[in-house]
Amino acid sequence: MDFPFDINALFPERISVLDQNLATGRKSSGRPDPQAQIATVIDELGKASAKAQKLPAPITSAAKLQSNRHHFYLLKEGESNGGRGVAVGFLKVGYKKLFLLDQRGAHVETEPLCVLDFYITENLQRHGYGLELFSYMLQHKRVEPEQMAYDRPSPKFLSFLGKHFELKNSVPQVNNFVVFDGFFRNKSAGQLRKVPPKKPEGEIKPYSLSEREAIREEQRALPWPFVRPAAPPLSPPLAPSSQFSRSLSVGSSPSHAPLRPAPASGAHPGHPQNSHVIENCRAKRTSSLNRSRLSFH
Ligand SMILES: CC(=O)SCCNC(=O)CCNC(=O)[C@H](O)C(C)(C)COP(=O)(O)OP(=O)(O)OC[C@H]1O[C@@H](n2cnc3c(N)ncnc32)[C@H](O)[C@@H]1OP(=O)(O)O
Repeated sequence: MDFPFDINALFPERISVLDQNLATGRKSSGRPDPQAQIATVIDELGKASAKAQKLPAPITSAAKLQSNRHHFYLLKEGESNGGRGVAVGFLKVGYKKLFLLDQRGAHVETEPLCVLDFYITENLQRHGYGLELFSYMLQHKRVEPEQMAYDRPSPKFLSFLGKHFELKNSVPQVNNFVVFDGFFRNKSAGQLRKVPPKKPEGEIKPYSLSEREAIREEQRALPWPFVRPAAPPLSPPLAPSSQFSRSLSVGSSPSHAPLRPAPASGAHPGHPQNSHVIENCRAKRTSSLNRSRLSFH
């Protein structure tokens, strides 16, 4: 996706990590980040992601990023677009308090890092960019893929997780989040709190909505005459765990440190441990990057 401004000036690193302040962590030559242009990039990518997933509205925007403690990883290709660079895609993660069912069907309260939104521009999909971005995030957050929860993963994303990380067997849940075998392994009692037995009628409250469900709720809440025609039902992910539409997320945590401290956001942190994975992703790419591009003007 290209823009009528210089992506390389906005995002000096190949992968930038943005937080609530929409800051890339690096200020070029003492200037503040040109926030309006950064916001435009986030908004346009968010819209394209929603469109690709057939969501009724974007779940990622600059405004939403500013009001949540999420991390937004942006991948660019610096040489494209006459040297001004293009935005290739993004990955958004954040901690969520979730009530999940373990393998024995017991409710546990947990607060994992969740993948909330993930998008690579259409013409660049299946070239290894998604893996590059995801691998970077894993190193930045120092987390393994099976320790994470996935907010209503799309069929493409499920295929991605199966192919690259052998995440194939999910543990059935009664909400939109998908977790895989291994999620409940190696977790201390502090990380997984058993929820007391349920009293009759939905007592584990308050539940808030997942990002995706929240969008649907926002749309439903519009007063007449602003109510839009009913959106087509979201297609549930193919995982058996996601056949239920109601999320039991208790919302995004207002403030939460990662399980282990992560390096400062912004720059590519040195040479990552599994940099061979990232190198492989790059090697996989073809010249399609320059052939066709989504353009924002
Ligand atoms: C919680 C959430 O965020 S759910 C939303 C996930 N996002 C989307 O569905 C938006 C549209 N899809 C995309 O943006 C991308 O395809 C992503 C982000 C899922 C993956 O990024 P990519 O750069 O395409 O992935 P990468 O090239 O590293 O890996 C390729 C693998 O991903 C999966 N994949 C990617 N595109 C497709 C596709 N069109 N159909 C099926 N599987 C696909 C496959 O497993 C593929 O391997 P294969 O080509 O051997 O079949």
